[in-house]
Amino acid sequence: MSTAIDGVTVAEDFVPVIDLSGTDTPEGKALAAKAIGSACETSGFFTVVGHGVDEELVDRMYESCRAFFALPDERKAAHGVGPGTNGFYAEAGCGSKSSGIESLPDLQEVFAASVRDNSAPPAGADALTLPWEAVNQWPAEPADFRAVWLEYSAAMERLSQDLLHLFALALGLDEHFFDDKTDQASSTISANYYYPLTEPPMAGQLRKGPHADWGNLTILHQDGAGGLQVEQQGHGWRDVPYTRGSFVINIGDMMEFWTGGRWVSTMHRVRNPLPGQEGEARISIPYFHIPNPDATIEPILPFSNAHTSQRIKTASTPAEWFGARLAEVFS
Ligand SMILES: O=C(O)CCC(=O)C(=O)O
Ligand SMILES: [Fe+2]
Repeated sequence: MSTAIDGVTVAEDFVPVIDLSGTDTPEGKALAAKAIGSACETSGFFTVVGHGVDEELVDRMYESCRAFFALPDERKAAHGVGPGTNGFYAEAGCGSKSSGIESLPDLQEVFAASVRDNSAPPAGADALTLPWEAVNQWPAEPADFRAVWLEYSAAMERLSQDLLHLFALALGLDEHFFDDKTDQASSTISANYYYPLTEPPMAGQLRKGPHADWGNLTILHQDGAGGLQVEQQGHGWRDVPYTRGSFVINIGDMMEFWTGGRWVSTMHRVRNPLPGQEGEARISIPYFHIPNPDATIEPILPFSNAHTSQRIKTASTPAEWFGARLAEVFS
């Protein structure tokens, strides 16, 4: 089934809602794993409810992001990304570039941090410094920003482990297959701020250009404004439905490769607001799960021809993988 809103179709059938609340029993786990496996083979996207993440924590995370993005530009820029740092940036366009697509700058601002929260950058840090080795440029205001981000990051680490247990079951592996490959937190969290549009965008310019995520899996919280779209063969771009209190999960390029191409890392983007809604801002908060930097990532399943991706070039470790992607983006 799909519904249309002003020419935009919503992909209810392509992005299923999966309830994790019954996964404390082996039967419940098996059911959820089956649903996850089937979604990952077709769309690479699904929505989870019953995930156990405290809604009040999500609300505080949004409040801290809203307060930061409301600061004057120069105060935000003071926490800008630089050599060896994670922090604020505006109008990146990097997502598309990493997928080999040249595009106009995204209509957004971003604050990104590594869950490792290193106290200093490595010696010789530059633009190619890996995100988990970089130091976070925490803003001084709002005062609880760093504390809330770290609390949220712990909740995402826990949920990612629950999901990886279900992923392993869905792939017919031991439930703990991913544990020793993902026990050194290396993930990143971003807040995407899509500001109100005060003038019409340039032709082809989007809130976020088409791209696939680089890492293992992404756990995204979106607010009710909507606009996240997935590309579905034969259907074009379709809106990911918004379900209150849910997270949208998608597979990144690394997991596509890890599963021998059986699971798909799907192109997605954020469309511009519909007519009459240009004044509405939107915030989304993706957590990009990255395995241990030195974990060997090689296809668990025989490589399937069905989804052989141009984006996936070679087996490697996350450190090599991200190094190569950063080099492409900054070339
Ligand atoms: O804002 C969204 O809904 C999607 C964001 C996204 O795809 C990303 O940050 O990689
Ligand atoms: Fe993305």
